[in-house]
Amino acid sequence: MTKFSELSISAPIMKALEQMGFEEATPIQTETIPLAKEGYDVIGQAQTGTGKTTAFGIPMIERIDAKLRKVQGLVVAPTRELAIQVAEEINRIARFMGVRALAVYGGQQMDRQIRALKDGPQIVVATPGRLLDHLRRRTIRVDHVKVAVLDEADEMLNMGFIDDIRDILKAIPEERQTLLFSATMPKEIRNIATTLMKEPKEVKIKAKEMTVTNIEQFFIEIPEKFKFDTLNNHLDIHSPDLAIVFARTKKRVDEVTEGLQARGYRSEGIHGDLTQGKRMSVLNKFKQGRVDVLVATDVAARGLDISGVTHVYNFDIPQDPESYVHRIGRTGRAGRTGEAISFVTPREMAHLHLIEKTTKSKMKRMTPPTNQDARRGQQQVTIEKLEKAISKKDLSSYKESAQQLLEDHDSVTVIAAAISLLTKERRDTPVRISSVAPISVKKAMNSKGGGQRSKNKRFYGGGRNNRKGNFQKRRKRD
Ligand SMILES: Nc1ncnc2c1ncn2[C@@H]1O[C@H](COP(=O)(O)OP(=O)(O)OP(=O)(O)O)[C@@H](O)[C@H]1O
Ligand SMILES: [Mg+2]
Repeated sequence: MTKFSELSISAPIMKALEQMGFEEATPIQTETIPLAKEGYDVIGQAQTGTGKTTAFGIPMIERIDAKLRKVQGLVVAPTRELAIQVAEEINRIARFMGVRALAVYGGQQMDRQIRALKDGPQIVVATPGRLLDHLRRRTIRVDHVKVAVLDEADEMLNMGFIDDIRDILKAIPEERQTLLFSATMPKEIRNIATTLMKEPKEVKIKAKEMTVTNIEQFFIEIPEKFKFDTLNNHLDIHSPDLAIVFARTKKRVDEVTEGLQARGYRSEGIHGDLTQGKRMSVLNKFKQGRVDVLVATDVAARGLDISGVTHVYNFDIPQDPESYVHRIGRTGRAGRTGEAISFVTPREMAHLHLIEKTTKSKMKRMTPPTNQDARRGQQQVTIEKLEKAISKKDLSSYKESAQQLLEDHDSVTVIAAAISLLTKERRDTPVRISSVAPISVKKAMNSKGGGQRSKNKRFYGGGRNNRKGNFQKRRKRD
């Protein structure tokens, strides 16, 4: 492990890192910071949750002239929530430098954004569609930009965004430094990337698997119609602190959310059809722990860093292996542990194996928990609560009442009553989730063999399984 102090980072940034509690640099930071500081273009690939934001944030901030109130650093990210998060992280690192980052994204009032831009932030973190709007209106000038970053670079260079990215990069002076980061970088996308860069240095943090080893991966083979009750049972047994459930379509996100609410969970959904205000409030409630189960489309799959997510469920398995890597990477971040559970219909088993092969990781088979397992699991949660109270709490003021109860009833009955009162009541409100066609491996493999265009069609093309439909629409509005 390398200390940040060995990477010749300037004093104000060191002070900020100290305040953030960062002592040692992660491998991607150790390898990319010196290269980027020397001015090289860099393609950085490292697993989810390993600090890529700081890896590009530090060298970018180092190159900014704080006295010049013009945009000198530009980060482009695929979703609004990620743009906000990256701007926040950069602002934390830059707080003693007199350098400010502003997030600019769709769904926010244009005049408010223009006013904020007039304030002279030196770094802009933007979603592509809205950034292009500003470039066309000349409300963002990029002629002083020295460093451009594509976060989630493989996503940004995919068909849904590539034209916008080309237009954005064309507007920036050619002497710029270009930095690309992602946890995944399919070969054909990397080839496109190099055409936009100047002799880039590639840094790939070697790992046997594409996924982080501290995420335990499971799959449950389950017919479509049993998925919801299985999810319900699993949540009851494991009572995750925070869980994210990924579903394939916006409609399914709404249905699963409503179903969970009907069964008594604090659950909310997030997808591209919601207003920006709603998206923000849902995410904030989840971060604050006022919502326990976030149900999402792939809009929440990439980059989001929410501490305390212990479980990721793939209610529907994703179409492409990269998406799997990013989705499960919402847990097990910064060295923490997490669990990922994927629901797979029998006809999708071949697709599951394809994901395993591409990500070089193995998922353990898990038998679907029964209602009885769930009931037992819930009681176990209560027992753990009781045991904690026994060991940690001062119970002396309750003992007299306990004695009295035991004079009238036997101890087992008294404890059973206490457990029943403390255990979350299971509701069996009927829930119906409309079905979707299974993902077929044949379709995925066919398109894989068909070169870039058809591969992109797999990611973005129409059809029932178009998981990126919301991305494309959102891009137009951003
Ligand atoms: N050197 C460090 N020491 C301790 N924590 C760190 C360090 N660098 C980053 N972190 C923290 O680790 C978490 C994950 O970082 P980050 O979001 O940058 O990961 P990432 O590699 O971009 O992941 P993803 O591929 O999902 O986007 C964040 O909470 C961040 O603040
Ligand atoms: Mg990231």
